[in-house]
Amino acid sequence: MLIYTNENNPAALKLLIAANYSGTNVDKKIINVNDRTIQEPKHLPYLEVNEDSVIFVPNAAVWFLFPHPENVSTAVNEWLEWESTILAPSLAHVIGAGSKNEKIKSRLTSSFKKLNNALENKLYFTENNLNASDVTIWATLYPLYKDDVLSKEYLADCSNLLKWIKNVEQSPQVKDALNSFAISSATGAYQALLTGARYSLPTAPLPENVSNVSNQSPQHQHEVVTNEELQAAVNAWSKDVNQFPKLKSKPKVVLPNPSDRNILITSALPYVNNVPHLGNIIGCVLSADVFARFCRICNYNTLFIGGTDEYGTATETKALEEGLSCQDICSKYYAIHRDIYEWFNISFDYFGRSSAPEQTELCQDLFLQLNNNGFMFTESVEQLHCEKCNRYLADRFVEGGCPHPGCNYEDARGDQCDGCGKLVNAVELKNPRCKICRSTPKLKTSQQFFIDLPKLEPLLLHWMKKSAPGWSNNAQVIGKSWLREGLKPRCITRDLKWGVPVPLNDFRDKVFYVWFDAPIGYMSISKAYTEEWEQWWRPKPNHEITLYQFMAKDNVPFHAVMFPACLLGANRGYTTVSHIMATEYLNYEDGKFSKSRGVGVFGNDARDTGIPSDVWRFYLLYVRPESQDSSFSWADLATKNNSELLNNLGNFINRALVFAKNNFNKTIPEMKLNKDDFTFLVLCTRELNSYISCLEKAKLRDGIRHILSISRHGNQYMQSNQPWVLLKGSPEDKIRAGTVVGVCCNIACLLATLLHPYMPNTSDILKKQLNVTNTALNPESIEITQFLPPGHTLGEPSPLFTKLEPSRVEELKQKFAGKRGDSPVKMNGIKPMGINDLKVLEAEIAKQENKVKKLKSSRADKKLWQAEEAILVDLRKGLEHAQKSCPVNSVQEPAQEQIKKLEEEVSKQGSVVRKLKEGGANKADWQPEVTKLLELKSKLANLLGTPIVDGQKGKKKK
Ligand SMILES: Nc1ncnc2c1ncn2[C@@H]1O[C@H](COP(=O)(O)OP(=O)(O)OP(=O)(O)O)[C@@H](O)[C@H]1O
Ligand SMILES: N[C@@H](CCS)C(=O)O
Repeated sequence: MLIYTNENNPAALKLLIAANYSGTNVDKKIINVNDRTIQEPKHLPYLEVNEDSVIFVPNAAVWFLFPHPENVSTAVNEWLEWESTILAPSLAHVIGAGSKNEKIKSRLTSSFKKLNNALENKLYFTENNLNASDVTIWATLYPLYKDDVLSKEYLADCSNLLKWIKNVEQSPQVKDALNSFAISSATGAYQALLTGARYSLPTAPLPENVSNVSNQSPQHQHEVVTNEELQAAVNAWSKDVNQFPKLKSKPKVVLPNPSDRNILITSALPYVNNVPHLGNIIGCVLSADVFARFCRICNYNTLFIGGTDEYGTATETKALEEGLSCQDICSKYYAIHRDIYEWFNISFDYFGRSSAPEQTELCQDLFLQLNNNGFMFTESVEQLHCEKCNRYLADRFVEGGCPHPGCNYEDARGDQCDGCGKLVNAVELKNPRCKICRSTPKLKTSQQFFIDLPKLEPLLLHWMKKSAPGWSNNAQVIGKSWLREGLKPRCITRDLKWGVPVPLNDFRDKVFYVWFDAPIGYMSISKAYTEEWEQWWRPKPNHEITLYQFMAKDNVPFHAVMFPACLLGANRGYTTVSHIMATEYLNYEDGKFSKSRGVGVFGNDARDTGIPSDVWRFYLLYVRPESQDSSFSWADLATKNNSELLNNLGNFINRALVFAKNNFNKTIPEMKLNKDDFTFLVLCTRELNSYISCLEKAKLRDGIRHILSISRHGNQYMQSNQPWVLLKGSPEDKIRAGTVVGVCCNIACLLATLLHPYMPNTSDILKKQLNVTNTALNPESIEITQFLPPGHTLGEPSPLFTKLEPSRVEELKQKFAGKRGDSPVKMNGIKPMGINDLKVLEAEIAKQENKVKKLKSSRADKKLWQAEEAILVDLRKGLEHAQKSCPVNSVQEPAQEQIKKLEEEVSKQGSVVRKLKEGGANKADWQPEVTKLLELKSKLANLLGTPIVDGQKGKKKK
């Protein structure tokens, strides 16, 4: 028997496996799908049983080959039919053809669920033995399973299915089939399914003016492009590049324009309670930045606002831990945040602070307006009060047992339990304790303001119906679930000192709750940016503003419900959000990042690795937790850098530019394109189309994959045309070589533009190598023209990326294993300053001094350098303060000696404990020694200002 198939086709794999199970001897013949000399092409694959008999439906061939086909049960037949009519076509269309059809996509997702459920407590689909249904489904899923990215995307929640796939993979019949028939990539495999099915169809005639000469690569032979696509590529290529829109230059102050698409973008304002971690960065600032950069290269009129959230108990807790005033903490961390975002190249138009005077003004104003409109009321509230500290204990100042049934976590915070993840009402904590002095607080009552959300609900409901369709899926789900459950009044004031004061008599000693004031920060930061801020936030009737807000899922309720409710209740025509773009969580290896608990890689760590910020940006966006939580992994970072950036993207660009330099004197040669070249341009145009449609929807993770697909096509195009061989040939061959190189340089130029949102430094470097400056995108007309016409002189090429050596990555992994960042050392809940903190402050001061000096000497606007100078003054005050509170400075002995002595004591005590335990001593004997050891460690950590790791490197403590 003989199997006829095209390469890479998983349907052929199932025939081979089935043949192995039946012990039938089959040969295979690979058909070149471009070969039209075959008289009667049939769908591929098919099974030739003998000269007279051909089975041309693959599942029928499996059925035929499998032992005892006559005994096949109805259940097996049903699976065979379902696989051929639902599963395989969906995979071919979604992954092979890149279909965006939501119906087919959701059919695919539910197919995986169906398969997973069918395998609950079962080894195989229908019987106790592997049979035809297992083989057909397995072969079809195999390419998806083998692709790391797709497998994570589609099969992550299908544990039964994954187990089954691995199990079947082990069978000798399957292994043998895989050895004899290679499946190279998932996309290629599902494209091969499509091409195989279309093989018998007649081909489309060529556009008139295109030569039919073809050198198509095997990969491109699988691609089916239509005549219309080819014609469009021909037309686009011949357009005058000067007709293309140029990038508009940025005005000094960006204000809305009636004739423009006005895009206002905000990134959530991270608290200033630690250095931002990679989760914060991808969750808000980096995502917003990519979108802002994309909007700018499309010439949309874009304003991007960000800043730090400085009020609230997160700041107060940190101030207590570090022995600084809240103001000093804010200045210190504002500068740290700002520097990290600068390093990550976040292109804020303005990066402000929520403790600025504009915040007090706008926050009080909005509150008074809501109060006047009847949406506020007061009520007495029970709160925990610590007599020893003489303060009410808000949220994070109290800890205790989790009140939720079934959760016995003993260190739940006053706002949330990290044991079960549920929200907590501080007064319901079991055995509450003050985080500052550990004493037991008492319940006391005081009057507070509440926002009447039930009264605002109809307004909000009406608004949400219009606005929510533009939100990310998780934002819609969270927003709607809040409304479904019915809104309850929310207390918006607190008995604290650090915050915006309530502007009414009898309440002046209270401040607003941080989540009432935080989103107002977007407006107050805009106000700090320009006095004309209301043009963005209370637009004139002819100015349409579209507001995009970026954040992670935990921030959604406040942006989908609380903030819009306040803006609607104020009834002043404020801009409300049209697009809430919320991510899920990025986890660190296997746990959640946390600033306050210091789990994960932090912005400064990333900088210190020496890996360029663009590579960090690339990787974070590649694993952006768009539809489910995802993980940062060191090994994966290296793999993606080496495979996608270095071997794929960098390789394509560098090959093209070096070739142009060495053989065409850095000049774009004459280009005479044939069908093959236009087919390549069609494939790139498709990716460009998908890139733009992804970025318009802020689907940033998918967007980057389209860039990589372009360079992948580019590598295949280069490889199959082999210009290095052509150069040695006839004069026509040399022209052909020039054409291929010229087309590749043009695609490199397109890539320089598409890379800008994701990797701005790389994009700039590449533009320099291409000797181009002004590149814009035109979403209205998506096509590829000659950006670099013949005669254009290129710059000097050099490699864009370098390899990340596995040994270096392993080093980094070890270094950051179980890193707990600047998490507080818990000494009765308070962390005094250590010398490391002093060093951080000193470094920040030096940087800030430099900044102020530069600003002054550049004759920058007075307002600008004065603001920076104020930060410098705060930082210096903070240092003075800190030096007093640092234990190192309050002891006679020189710090280093004291540290050394303590280290020795820790080591000695460690061996006492070890010996006792190893010697089988009773717990009662070794426990006091362990306590002693912990005390010593805590003293040492205290002195160093670093966290205690409890000797459990690599483990995160929750
Ligand atoms: N792991 C994460 N992945 C993605 N986004 C995150 C992650 N953690 C926080 N964010 C987002 O970063 C922004 C700042 O969050 P925040 O300052 O509360 O950090 P945090 O680590 O959650 O702090 P904490 O642990 O102290 O509560 C918010 O938009 C939040 O939704
Ligand atoms: N400070 C908040 C966001 C306010 S917009 C947070 O970090 O979660």
